[in-house]
Amino acid sequence: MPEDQGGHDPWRQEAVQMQKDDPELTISQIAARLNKPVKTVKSALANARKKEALAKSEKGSQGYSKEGRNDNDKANLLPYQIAPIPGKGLGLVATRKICRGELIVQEKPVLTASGGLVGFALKQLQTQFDQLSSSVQDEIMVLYDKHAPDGVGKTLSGVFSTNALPQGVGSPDAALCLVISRANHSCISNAYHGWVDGRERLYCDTDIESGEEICTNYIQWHRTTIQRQDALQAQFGFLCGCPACMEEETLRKKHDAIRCQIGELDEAIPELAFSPSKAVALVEKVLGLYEQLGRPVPHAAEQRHCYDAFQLQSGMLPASPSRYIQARTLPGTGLEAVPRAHGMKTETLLPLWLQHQG
Ligand SMILES: C[S@@+](CC[C@H](N)C(=O)[O-])C[C@H]1O[C@@H](n2cnc3c(N)ncnc32)[C@H](O)[C@@H]1O
Repeated sequence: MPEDQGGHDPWRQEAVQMQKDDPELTISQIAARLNKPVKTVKSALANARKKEALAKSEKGSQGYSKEGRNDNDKANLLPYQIAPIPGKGLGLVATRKICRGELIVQEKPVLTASGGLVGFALKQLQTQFDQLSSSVQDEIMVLYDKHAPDGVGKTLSGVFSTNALPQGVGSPDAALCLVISRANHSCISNAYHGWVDGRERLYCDTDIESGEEICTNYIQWHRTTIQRQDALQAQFGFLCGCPACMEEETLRKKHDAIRCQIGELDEAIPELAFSPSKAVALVEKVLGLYEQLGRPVPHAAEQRHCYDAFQLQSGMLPASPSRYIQARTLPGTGLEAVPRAHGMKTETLLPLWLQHQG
C-alpha cells in the first residue's frame, strides 16, 4: 500500500493528534516533527479528515440525537459535525453548546483563486486542483454544486462558485474550505466568517445549543425579507425558510424596517469620522436597534460597532475611509475585551482603549 493511501502506522494518528492539539501547526511543521515527507503527511491528514467527515455524516443519517452527549465525550469532540439537514442537503450541527465569540473551526483553504467568486480564473483553479492528491480532489468534488442540484454533471467551477468565500470582507480573492463549505444559510445566522493569516475561520455569533444547526449569512443582512429571498434564489437557487423569513407578517415588516435602518446607520457611521460624538450616538442607536430584534446583539456586529466607537472617540482613525471600513470588519480586534456595560462616553472609553493598547 502506498504510504499516503491509508494504513495504520502510529505516526498517522500522531499527526492527526498534533493538528488537533495545535490547529496553528502547519503541515510542514508536523512533517518535520515526524520526520516524514510533507506530501505524505498532507495526504494522511486529508484522508483522516475525510474518514472523520464520512463517519460523522453516517452517524447523522442514522438518526442524529439533539440531546447532545455526555461530559466524557465532550472533551474529545469537535464542536460541530457534518450531518444531513432536512431540505438543505448536508450542514453543520453543534455537538455541544458553543458560546458567543468562540472559534468553531479554522481551516486552510484547499483551493484559492484571484478575481472574486464570479470572475475567478478557471485555469488557475484547475492547475491547483490537478496538483492535489486524489483524496483531496474527491473531497472537493463531493461538495455541493448549485448548477447540478442532483449531483449529476458537477464541475470544478460549479463547486467553487457555490462554496468559495472571499478572503476577508471585500477581498477580490476567494478560498474554498472543506468543512466551512457545509455551513447553510439563515437570515438569523448564529455564526460568521473571518479570514486570518491565510485561514478561513468560523466564529459563533450568538450562543448555539448542542444539536442546533450552525448557519452563516450568505447575503447582505440589511435587506427586507423579499429582497433577501430574491437574492438567495438568484445566487444559490433555494427559497429560504429560516425563522426570520417565516415570521408572521406584522412582525416581519417591523423587523425588515429595523434591518434597513441598521444598514443605513452602519453606512453613515464611517462618514461621521470627524464628528465623533455624533458617530458614537449612532453606534449606540444601532446597538439599541439590534436589541429591538428580540435577540442578543450578534458578536460580529457588536465587535464592529465597538471598534467604531473606540476609533472615533480615541481619534485613532486609520488613514483612509476604505482602510477604516476594512479594519472594522477584522475579527479578533480584541475589543470584545471591553464590555459594553462601560458605556460609550469618552472619559470611560479612552482609558480602556489605552489599557487595551498595552
Ligand atoms: C455552500 S452550500 C452549503 C452546504 C450544502 N447544503 C451541502 O450539502 O454541501 C450552499 C447550498 O446549500 C443549500 N442551502 C444553504 N442554505 C440553505 C437553506 N437555508 N435552505 C435550503 N437550502 C440551503 C443550497 O442548495 C445552497 O446552494
